[in-house]
Amino acid sequence: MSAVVCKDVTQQFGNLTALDSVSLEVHTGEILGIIGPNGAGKTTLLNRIEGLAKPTSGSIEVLGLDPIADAHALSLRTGVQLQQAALPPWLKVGEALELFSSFYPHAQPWRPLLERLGITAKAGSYVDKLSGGERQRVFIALALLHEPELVFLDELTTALDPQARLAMWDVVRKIRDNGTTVVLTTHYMEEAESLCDRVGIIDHGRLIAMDTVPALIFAHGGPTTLQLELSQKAPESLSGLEGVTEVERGHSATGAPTATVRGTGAFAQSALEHLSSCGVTVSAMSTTAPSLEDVFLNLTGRSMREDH
Ligand SMILES: Nc1ncnc2c1ncn2[C@@H]1O[C@H](COP(=O)(O)OP(=O)(O)OP(=O)(O)O)[C@@H](O)[C@H]1O
Repeated sequence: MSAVVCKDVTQQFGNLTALDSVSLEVHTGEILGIIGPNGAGKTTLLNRIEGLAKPTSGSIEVLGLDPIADAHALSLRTGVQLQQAALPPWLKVGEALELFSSFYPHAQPWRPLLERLGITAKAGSYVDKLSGGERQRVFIALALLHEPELVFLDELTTALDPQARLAMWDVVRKIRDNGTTVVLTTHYMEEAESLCDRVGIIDHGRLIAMDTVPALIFAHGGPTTLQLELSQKAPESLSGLEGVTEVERGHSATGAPTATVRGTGAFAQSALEHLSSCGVTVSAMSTTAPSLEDVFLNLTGRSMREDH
């Protein structure tokens, strides 16, 4: 059974279509990332799945239940990351966990949970005295207290420095490895690439692609670029090789002949073998593979980063 099924979910805010007929399934046990630029509709979609409000049209099932009609049953089986302002500043971490544990009939002991999240030493600290990364871990601990089957994380790493972000990715992987399905939103492409089992790309409220990162890159990423420094000018025949889409010839700063070869599939190996068979020696080589950023660019004609 899928953890979440959305069918034709549309959300209008007056004239604005924040979600435009979004259909998707979240597989049990995966980390699904919903990515897209600011204002694309990620939070709106997540909030509708969490049952915070009913979409204008379309249907949503979470763990086979209705997010609004079955809100209570789902609150015991799903975890939602709190927003920053949701905890009073006079509460200590341990007190917050104690308080939230009392809301659930079966909460797991919170001390081992803090240990798993690497913040045991912070149990006696006030929440507002924590670093951004520590506070996020507290919010995750609160969302995991009742051992939910499914957890929602909205822009989890936005306020974090790069090191804290990497550490948070490990935390999220561990949540998945413990058997919890994770749905997260992010506008960091590298976060989606390295963390998510599958990624759904939202742009202007529409889900424009959804798959594993390698599959998205294979289908929409465009060519890989191979930069070569050569012992002599690249032969014309290089352009005719299978998979090669473009060859640019030039010179390096030291005057050596160079070739920039673009292509798809196994073109790089064919190109190197061909050069060798022509007696051309490669003295330096680098490749640039397409990324999720290229997928977005190719699908929308815009860079994700332009929207920031
Ligand atoms: N309650 C609301 N009333 C009116 N417009 C809204 C409401 N909530 C969101 N919007 C609008 O809907 C669009 C999608 O917003 P949403 O917050 O879902 O985007 P997002 O992809 O999460 O963006 P970000 O990455 O900036 O958080 C935006 O244009 C936003 O201004």
